[in-house]
Amino acid sequence: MSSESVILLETVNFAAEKHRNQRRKDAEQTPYINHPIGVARILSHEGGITDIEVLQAALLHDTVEDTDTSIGELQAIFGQTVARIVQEVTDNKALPKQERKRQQVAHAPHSSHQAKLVKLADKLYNLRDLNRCTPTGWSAERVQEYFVWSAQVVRGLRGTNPALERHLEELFKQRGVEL
Ligand SMILES: Nc1nc2c(ncn2[C@@H]2O[C@H](COP(=O)(O)OP(=O)(O)O)[C@@H](OP(=O)(O)OP(=O)(O)O)[C@H]2O)c(=O)[nH]1
Ligand SMILES: [Mn+2]
Repeated sequence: MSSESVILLETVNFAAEKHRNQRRKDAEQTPYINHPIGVARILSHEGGITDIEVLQAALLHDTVEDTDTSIGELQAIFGQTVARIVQEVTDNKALPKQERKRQQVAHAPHSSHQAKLVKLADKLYNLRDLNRCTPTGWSAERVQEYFVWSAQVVRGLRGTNPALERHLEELFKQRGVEL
């Protein structure tokens, strides 16, 4: 087996252990790990991305935000580049939600190419997931607001990956949201 396959298995196993007790917000309570795996898979399968550090960062992208994982832990195990990409896509949970959302829009254009790729795939996965089913307790208005806000973030990520941006543009168009 190639060394890159070994590295990816180590990474997905780490993410699975960290997200072990978490579920998505859908009625079926899908295991949370389906999301990071799906984000990495979008990058590889649809985005044509072969940069292993980007694929690792995709697998790990919600570990610091949503589990007890620290950036230092990621750096020690997976190296500086992977840790830096995850850091770039991690919201500051100490801030109120509205401010976090505002900062994602503001920071998107200034992030690295690698972080922009992960953010594009994260948004693409989540918007597809919203089309698949509505999270428990979400109104139609809240779903639409997520599309509108995501478009503001994606605007700052353009010029990064044509395939992913085409898919996102189509989803926004279906909702009548201007990109
Ligand atoms: N569409 C969808 N999203 C779900 C589901 N379960 C969990 N999520 C997560 O919820 C987040 C979006 O919900 P919000 O209410 O906007 O954010 P919050 O989790 O911070 O409260 C996303 O976090 P994120 O990946 O960190 O992205 P971001 O939106 O914070 O950038 C997404 O991954 C689900 O069943 N469907
Ligand atoms: Mn995510």
